[in-house]
Amino acid sequence: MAEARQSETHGFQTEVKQLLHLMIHSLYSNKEIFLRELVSNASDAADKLRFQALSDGSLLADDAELYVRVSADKEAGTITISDNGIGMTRDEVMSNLGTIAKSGTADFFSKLSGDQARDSRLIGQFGVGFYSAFIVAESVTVRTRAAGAAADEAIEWSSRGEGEFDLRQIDKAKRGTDVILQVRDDAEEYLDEWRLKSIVTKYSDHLNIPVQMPKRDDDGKADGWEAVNSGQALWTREKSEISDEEYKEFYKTIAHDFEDPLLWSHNKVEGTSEYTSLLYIPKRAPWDLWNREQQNGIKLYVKRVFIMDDATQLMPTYLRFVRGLMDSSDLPLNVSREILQDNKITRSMRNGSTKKVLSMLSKLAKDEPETYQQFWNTFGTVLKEGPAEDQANQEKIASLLRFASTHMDTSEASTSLDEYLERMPEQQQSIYYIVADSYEAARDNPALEIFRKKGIEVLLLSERIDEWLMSHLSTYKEKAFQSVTRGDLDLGELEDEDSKQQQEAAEKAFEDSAKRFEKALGDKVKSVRVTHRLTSSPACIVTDENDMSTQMAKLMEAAGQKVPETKYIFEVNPEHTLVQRVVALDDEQRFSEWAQLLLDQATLAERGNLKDPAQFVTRLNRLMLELTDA
Ligand SMILES: Nc1ncnc2c1ncn2[C@@H]1O[C@H](COP(=O)(O)OP(=O)(O)OP(=O)(O)O)[C@@H](O)[C@H]1O
Repeated sequence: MAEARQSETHGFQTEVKQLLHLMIHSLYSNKEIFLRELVSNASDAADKLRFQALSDGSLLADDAELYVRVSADKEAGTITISDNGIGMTRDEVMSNLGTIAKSGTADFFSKLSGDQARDSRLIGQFGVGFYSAFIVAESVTVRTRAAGAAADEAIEWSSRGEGEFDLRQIDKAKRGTDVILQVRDDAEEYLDEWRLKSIVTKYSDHLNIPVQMPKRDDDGKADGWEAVNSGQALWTREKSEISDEEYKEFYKTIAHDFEDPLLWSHNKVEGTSEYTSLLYIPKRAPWDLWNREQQNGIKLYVKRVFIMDDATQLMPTYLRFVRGLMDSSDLPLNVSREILQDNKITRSMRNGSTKKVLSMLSKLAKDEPETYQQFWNTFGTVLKEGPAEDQANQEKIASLLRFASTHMDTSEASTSLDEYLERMPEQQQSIYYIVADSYEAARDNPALEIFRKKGIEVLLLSERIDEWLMSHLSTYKEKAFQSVTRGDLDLGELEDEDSKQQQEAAEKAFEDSAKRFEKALGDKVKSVRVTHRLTSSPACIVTDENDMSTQMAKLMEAAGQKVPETKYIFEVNPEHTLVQRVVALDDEQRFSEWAQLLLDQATLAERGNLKDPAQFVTRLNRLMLELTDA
């Protein structure tokens, strides 16, 4: 036994070292959050124990009143945060307090720049948790005994936060965890109990557990413990009795965010299923928003007992930025993830919360368009996953989408579909859009020429997800979506009879030339035809209605999938002088060179790249030489 009690030294995972270093240097102006983080960990530990005790009552043993205790010893220079919650085994200590078990952590650290202001914002998004103890402590000792473990199986972890930690087995009389901070000189103010108390009441008043501090008699002597928070779970109180400040502080505690939320909604739902939800939309994106697997938004409670974090079944993936909790009165306390998966009650909670979030956002868009724009700029790309994932709410989600548009001269996506519909002429049947690699590429695509000439608005899409989005949106308020670079362009009633006849005549007159182009270009194109899209460019390429669009093909290629080569339809503008001169060439060889060049140009404008760019350059040089020679 004596041997086992010797302390062993372990190194922190590299990311922990980086996090510790950064935290101490970036969060010095926000020191007090250490207490919020440690008290919230202690409260989580109590929640976990309560939950496990549902199936094994013996875990609570004779210590069933769960609490968190905070005290300071001025002389020793220490602050202690204790709980009688679930505790940790040796293995749990090793992994919880020695590594960061979040996927994508290394990626996160690669984003840090060394600029303190910026990094501290990022660290805030990352969630500092236990390690925030080192903002105020020069060394930290954790003494912990897991529920169900014997008194001599407890573990002591200690570290100066400099790269390593020590571990040894100890005796601990009671279940739970003590976190003891040896406070740094520049953080002595936190040794003051009043100061600690004010922080506890600020952040932890509404936690579902009493947070106790020493009860002082008139001479200042400690005489037992007294709760310093209300201990009533915030969401169980009446809405009218909760101040905005309380909602905001509660958000910061459960979401580990430094900033206030953008908005929230607190609801008691009664009817087929009975539950309370408290849902928040954050101001900023969390660091791992793009990771679709990473969901830690919604906590599930059953009758005020915490059941689990990231209850993915309660919120669709495209709303994974929502934070908060749902407390069900109907689910059984022994509910498991498997039960949640396919359960009428869960489904109804999920439908209800989805509707709630969407209507919160609609209301924000209507009442405070500027704040909504801020939301859209932060989370819009995630919301764009919605129409594919949630067809039942497609129209509602579509109304929340924002796009760049030819109507505005900016890359900011601020046009809603309703605004588009309001502006469009009565005869217009479709909502026109283009998807390209960048805003500029969309804006300058030659296929927009006829739309600009006729003053028809086109939505300009350029995010990676946009092609995926548009492939799932077929109509909005009964108007079909139509890509301006796909299929045969039919402007329907926007075209008058005269110009339709002119087009037919032009097609007829160009028939032979089209065949000549087809012969020259061979299987590089699907077909050649007269364009109705271009006014100032000589040619463009478009995909057939049923073929895969350029952006979709690129998306699939980027995802490593084999994509059949798309053959484009080559559209030529017979009105264009260059085309007229090329058509006038008698020499088939020269005609063919020019035809190739026109096709390559059009391909560049649409795809942004060529299969054989070197050949294009050689050809271009050859033709330029000829021209300068003349
Ligand atoms: N007082 C405690 N009692 C029992 N386990 C604890 C305690 N404090 C921390 N832990 C364990 O250590 C883990 C790591 O804690 P940490 O605060 O770093 O991260 P987290 O709480 O999981 O995440 P975050 O705080 O970023 O949301 C916790 O998930 C928990 O399992």
